[in-house]
Amino acid sequence: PVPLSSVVPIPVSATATSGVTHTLTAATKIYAQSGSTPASDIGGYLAAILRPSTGLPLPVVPAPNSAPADGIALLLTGAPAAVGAQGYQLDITAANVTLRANQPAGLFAGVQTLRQLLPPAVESTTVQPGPWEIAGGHIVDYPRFGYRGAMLDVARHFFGVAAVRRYIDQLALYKVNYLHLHLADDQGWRIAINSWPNLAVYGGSTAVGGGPGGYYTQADYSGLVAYAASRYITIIPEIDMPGHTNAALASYAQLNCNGVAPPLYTGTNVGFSSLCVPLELTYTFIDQVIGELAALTPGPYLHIGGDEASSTTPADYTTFINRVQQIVAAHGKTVLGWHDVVHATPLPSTVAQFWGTTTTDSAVAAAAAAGTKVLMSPANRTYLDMKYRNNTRLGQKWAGLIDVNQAYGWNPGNYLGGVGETSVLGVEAPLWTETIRTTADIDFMAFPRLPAIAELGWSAYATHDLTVFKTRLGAQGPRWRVMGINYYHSTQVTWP
Ligand SMILES: CC1=[NH+][C@H]2[C@@H](O1)O[C@H](CO)[C@@H](O)[C@@H]2O
Repeated sequence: PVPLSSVVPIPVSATATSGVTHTLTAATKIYAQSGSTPASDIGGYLAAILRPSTGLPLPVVPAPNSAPADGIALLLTGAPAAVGAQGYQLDITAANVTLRANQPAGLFAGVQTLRQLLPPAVESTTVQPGPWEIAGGHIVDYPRFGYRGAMLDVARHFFGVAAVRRYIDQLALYKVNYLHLHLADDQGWRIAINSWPNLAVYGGSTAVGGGPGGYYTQADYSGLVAYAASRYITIIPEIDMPGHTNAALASYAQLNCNGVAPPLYTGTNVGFSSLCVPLELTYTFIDQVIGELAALTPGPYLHIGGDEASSTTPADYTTFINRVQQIVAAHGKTVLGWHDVVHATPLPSTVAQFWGTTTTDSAVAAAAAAGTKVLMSPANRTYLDMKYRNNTRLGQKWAGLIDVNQAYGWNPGNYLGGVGETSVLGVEAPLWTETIRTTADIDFMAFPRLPAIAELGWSAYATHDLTVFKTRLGAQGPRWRVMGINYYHSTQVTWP
């Protein structure tokens, strides 16, 4: 069986019981906390993974009041308070597998660990020979940071619902719990807004390189929100502004200070566009866009971008960001922005997403000292669009080359001067898509680096060990092959 120590992210504590193995059989039942629809749904999710590969019936049934003596139990009772809302306790004996959590999200996280303790063949969609053995042991696990995210830029190149669902399923395996969708930029507007229909229809009609573009209907977007939620992932929509707005400005001439709509843009330059700050219509536009988006987004965050506003004067930038934060708050959402927003006046609840390549930033440090939370996305550590090596076909290298050592070899809790553990909300790995066009491209750039960022977000820093991590990461390779994930065989990792 797969050793307890192989899991990514590595659990806070895992003690193997030598000589003990639990084997799934035709008699195995999945017991879900009685009376809990989420627990039952998670049981169904687990069964949907295990049934095709094991060929076992694995019925999902309500758990009896006392812990079941056999099978796999998913319980919302008896978990230690220390595991919090996202953690779990997993006990594996010869007789049964008992997963306990305080909240359904914890059960879902524990199911990912359980999944990884089964042979990689368990990920197959066709029946594989067993035996289906799980190493005996005791795991108590919970995340270091509450926010462990990934960002997908669907503006430079558009990715349809199927591609995003696929990425969501991959993120779930590594306990990522936020997916930030970069929905609008110079090259494309990707979400239908009923009060401004041209944004998607015209502003979403192309992409980098002049391709056909595309956009999500509001039903598509709501479907993604629901699918992500079923994997305990919260969607965060981003409308980047005031810069990165050519698609919107091209869609409505009246949004432009000069009343003239620029042409659609299919290149990859940045910093040339700006919403018209002095124009009152701009804020009507933003209020209506944010209003529709907020109504479709159950999650707490709405990302307003704020990066690279080179065509907006500093004074206008401050005026704009300060006003837009109020609009977002009026719609009941908490503002997330690229860390440039600290040059305006961040609301106390506004989160600054650090994307710099330095380990010092005095403005961000000052904001943190004043209480601003920071989401760590240093571009030279977490940007999945960076090339692995100079000869990597895909990606860019403005922030430097990032292979596994670089992606894993840092501590989010003390990376940025003046931004200590209590100021760090968590980590996020952005994948910008100027050069990324297919799911195979997403796979190649996200794997194996995304699991490194996911581990930095979940695991205690006391467990941080590059050599041990790379052994565990390598052991994920056979699983990715079974899952059809087109991963980069980093030369820094030994791949079994
Ligand atoms: C926050 C941020 N703004 C820029 C920067 O990151 O680099 C990305 C490419 O790596 C680019 O796509 C993006 O528009």
